[in-house]
Amino acid sequence: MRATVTKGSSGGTVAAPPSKSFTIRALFAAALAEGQSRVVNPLISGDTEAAAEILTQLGARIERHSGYWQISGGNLKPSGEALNCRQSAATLRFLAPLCALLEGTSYLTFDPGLARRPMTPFTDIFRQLGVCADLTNSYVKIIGSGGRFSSNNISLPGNISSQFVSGLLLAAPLARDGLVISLSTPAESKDYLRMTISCLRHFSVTVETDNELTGFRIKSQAYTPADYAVEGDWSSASYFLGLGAIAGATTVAGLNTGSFQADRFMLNCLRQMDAKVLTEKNGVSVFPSRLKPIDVDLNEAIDLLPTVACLAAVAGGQSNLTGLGRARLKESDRVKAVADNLKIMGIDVVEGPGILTVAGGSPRGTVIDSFGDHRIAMAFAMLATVCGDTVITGAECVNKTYPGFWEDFKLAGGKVTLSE
Ligand SMILES: O=C(O)C1=C[C@@H](OP(=O)(O)O)[C@@H](O)[C@H](O)C1
Ligand SMILES: C=C(OP(=O)(O)O)C(=O)O
Repeated sequence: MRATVTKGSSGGTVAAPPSKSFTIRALFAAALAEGQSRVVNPLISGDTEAAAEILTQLGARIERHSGYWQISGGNLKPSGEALNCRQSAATLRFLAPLCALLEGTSYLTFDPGLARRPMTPFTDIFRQLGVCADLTNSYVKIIGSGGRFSSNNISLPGNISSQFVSGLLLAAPLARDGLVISLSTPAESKDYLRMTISCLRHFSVTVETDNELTGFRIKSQAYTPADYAVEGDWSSASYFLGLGAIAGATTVAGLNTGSFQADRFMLNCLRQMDAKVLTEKNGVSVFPSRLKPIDVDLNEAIDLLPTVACLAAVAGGQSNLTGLGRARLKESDRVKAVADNLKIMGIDVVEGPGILTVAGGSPRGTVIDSFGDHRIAMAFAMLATVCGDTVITGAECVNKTYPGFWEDFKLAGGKVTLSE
């Protein structure tokens, strides 16, 4: 599908979609809690549908009601069917340690795009746990031990993806002797780990750690059923907050400004770029502003790279974005995808292993390759409201986390035509 965006946006109000990351965490926790839980305001997208389908295959019962999903959890068992994670790395990385705990064999499958993303930590994780596993580029076969690990001490790197750590935190309560997790390199994406810990706490699971998240101790314990209300997604909101700064005044409703979500950092970036931002009880409003360039380390809010880089393309000077190493390990190499597309728009960009410098200017409309990455498509749709006449290829990729994006783009005053 192609999205053709023309210049201008009158602005408007959109409701932030529910958080993808919190929805997936809540689904796993509810499925692991024996009894009845509800996930209120769940995100319905490719990633969360993958998680829901897999948890159902493992024995959770998910009844979909208006505004919430009723989940009957507990007593999960391996499924003889392939557990398809589709494109969701969070689902894969949360599921693998869980399957290592179930008694029996599980087959985890995934789309080719996910196969290209880091899998190596699994090999070492399973070796340390004494779990037999077979990793290939099309499936992961895990022979689960029923909660009996040969060791309950495990060490893993914190700088490949926090999702590997989050997956172990979610599974640890089911381990017969719990788990002690240490990190061979410091944790990155700490807010995502805080999201995991806060979700576990909501389901009565206690994680012992320190302020710097240098290590974790989780005793064997039971999840208890709970009702979990999913808050608005700051990553998805970032495109409309940015739209407000460069096109037309835009309000995003349903955001928790005290959220654990890493990408609430978008407020810091907007303020550093001198955007006019108003935070109110019912949402955040951003108004057209003359943006200043930004020097910012995005290591702890890695999904904001496309949004911030596109804003930097229209700022009055050179911006320096650092801490980008893990951005190369997402649905696309986002550093390269952003750099290639901005260059085609006539913006001077220099990319390094973990950095991107962007010389603000007057980007021109062109054909943008989304590289099948939802965040590339959404960020360049935002930018296209300034340069106009821009075609974004593979525009359906937004369905991974934000199926309603193009409708909300119109609600926010954007002008877009979708075509095959
Ligand atoms: O735990 C999660 O839900 C996520 C963690 C992040 O990955 P990193 O571990 O690379 O920060 C982020 O990119 C991803 O969209 C969601
Ligand atoms: C990288 C992302 O998600 P995941 O890692 O769960 O595939 C994302 O949402 O940008």
